[in-house]
Amino acid sequence: MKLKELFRDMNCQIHGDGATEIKDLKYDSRSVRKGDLFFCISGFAEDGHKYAPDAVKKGAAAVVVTEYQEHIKVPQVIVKNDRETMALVACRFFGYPARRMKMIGVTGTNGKTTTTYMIKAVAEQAGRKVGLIGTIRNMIGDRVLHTERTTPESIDLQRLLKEMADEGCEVLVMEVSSHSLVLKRVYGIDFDIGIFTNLTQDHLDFHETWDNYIQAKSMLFEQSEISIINIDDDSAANMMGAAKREVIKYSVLQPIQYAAKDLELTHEKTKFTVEIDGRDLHIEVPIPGYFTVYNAMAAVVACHAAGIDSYCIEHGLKQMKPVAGRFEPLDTHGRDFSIILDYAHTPDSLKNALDTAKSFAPARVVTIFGCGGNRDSSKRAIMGKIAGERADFTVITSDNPRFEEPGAIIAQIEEGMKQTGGEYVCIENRRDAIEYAIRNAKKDDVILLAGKGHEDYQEIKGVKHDFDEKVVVEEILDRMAPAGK
Ligand SMILES: CC(=O)N[C@H]1[C@@H](OP(=O)(O)OP(=O)(O)OC[C@H]2O[C@@H](n3ccc(=O)[nH]c3=O)[C@H](O)[C@@H]2O)O[C@H](CO)[C@@H](O)[C@@H]1O[C@H](C)C(=O)N[C@@H](C)C(=O)N[C@H](CCC(=O)O)C(=O)O
Ligand SMILES: Nc1ncnc2c1ncn2[C@@H]1O[C@H](COP(=O)(O)OP(=O)(O)OP(=O)(O)O)[C@@H](O)[C@H]1O
Ligand SMILES: N[C@H](CCC[C@H](N)C(=O)O)C(=O)O
Ligand SMILES: [Mg+2]
Repeated sequence: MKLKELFRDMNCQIHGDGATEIKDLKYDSRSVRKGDLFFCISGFAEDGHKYAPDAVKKGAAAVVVTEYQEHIKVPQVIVKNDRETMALVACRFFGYPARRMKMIGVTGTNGKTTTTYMIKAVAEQAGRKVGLIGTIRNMIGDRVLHTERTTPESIDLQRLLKEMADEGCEVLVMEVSSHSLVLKRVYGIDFDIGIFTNLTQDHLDFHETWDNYIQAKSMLFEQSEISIINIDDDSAANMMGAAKREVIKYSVLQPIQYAAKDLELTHEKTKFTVEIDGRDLHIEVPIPGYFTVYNAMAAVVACHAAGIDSYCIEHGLKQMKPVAGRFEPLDTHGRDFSIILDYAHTPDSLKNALDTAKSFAPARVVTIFGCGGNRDSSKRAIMGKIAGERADFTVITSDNPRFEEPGAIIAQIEEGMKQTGGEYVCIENRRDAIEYAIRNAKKDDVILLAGKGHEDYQEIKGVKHDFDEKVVVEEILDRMAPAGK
């Protein structure tokens, strides 16, 4: 595509030959190839303009800048908003792939991944081919694609959407993180359906204030035809206020049109009924927890709004597989205690996961958790307090310390724990912490491994070390005497 076609009708100035042919789009100089258009992004850590000469050396055919660059000899496009323009150009370059699919975006602090998997299961039950984009992996039908981000950068996202649409995906369900909304990764996409799960504390390192965080999440509804909102959440009004067009509300607590009733929660599944078009749907999902009612309600209402019939909604949810690392029971090979692998890494999700474990645990609930480094540090003491108040015993350990000292993170968690009188021990090495909990497990204990869920690594000082909690647990159990010995 020619440079001038890519930027047609956009607020920009093209310096140089507008007929320059563009082969591909790039935002990172390290991956530039001959014929690419390189976007210079002013980031938090780096200024992409610094890398323009390098990109040109590698063959960039043109660059996009916010200020004219004196020594650059290829055509330059001067724009006002770098990330917004990059997203719009990416939509155009890849041929607006989102327009070819039913686009469903899910935002909220907790429950995004789980809700997307529920929607995928239902849509597949209805015979639709589904593309899924999110934290654990991206998927085209059953085909798994690796991902590094919950919501990819705009160019990567549009490339992926094109691949999905080309492969025949009819429904696209994706997590839309608050980072992605602020950083315009999904800018230019018209979502058919936007879903709001909930809003509780997280990511204040990035958003700085609670108001900014609310504002970020609400952006999804400015670009959604139908906004599906959990009105039991305190921030629901903000989301509805931003809604572009139709709002559909759901609730578990209030008697509105789409409300869950007759809840039955067991250690294996969640059941409830919800009236759709005058008929009670009997929903059953193989994931435990009160919060699962909310995720399933979001999925039910979204699938109904997407035109999927009640039979497929019921059956799709009933036969879905548990989501990796989301309240996932691990095999203890006949031992008399149980282990649950969970991704709770926020105060609210830890509270929910512990309450759920306690609601069916015949004996103690023992939790093992830490907090990620270079992320919201104000949640650490709160999570310590939550564990101290709810768990019968806690092993405070390390999560992904990234560039922070794990000991310092643990000390911040301990501050909250100390306010409660809860019993705990600190073991920095996560493998040792898990081993400690397992070796000291008593009959009927429920051990909740929180925070890392599906992750198969531990990130320490920029290096991702192999650390798959399922494998770690297997290794520990292997070294122990078998059940009954
Ligand atoms: C806070 C945040 O999201 N930052 C993202 C942002 O980084 P940034 O603006 O600081 O970029 P930068 O490092 O300053 O670089 C500026 C520009 O120079 C370019 N560059 C840099 C170096 C070089 O040699 N050449 C070059 O061209 C970079 O590619 C970039 O375009 O833009 C980068 C390029 O797209 C992202 O990689 C980066 O994600 C970072 C690594 C990250 O960790 N993000 C996390 C927090 C995140 O997005 N998480 C959410 C999940 C949240 C949830 O699930 O709740 C997600 O959606 O994944
Ligand atoms: N609706 C919910 N409300 C509160 N907690 C939840 C909810 N759904 C799931 N959880 C808890 O949060 C954890 C993470 O769930 P999930 O991965 O679905 O959320 P997410 O929003 O995708 O998280 P992330 O922002 O990390 O991608 C689960 O393991 C569970 O402990
Ligand atoms: N999407 C979340 C993942 C956190 C997972 C947890 N294990 C951690 O590293 O803090 C984030 O980027 O904040
Ligand atoms: Mg997620």
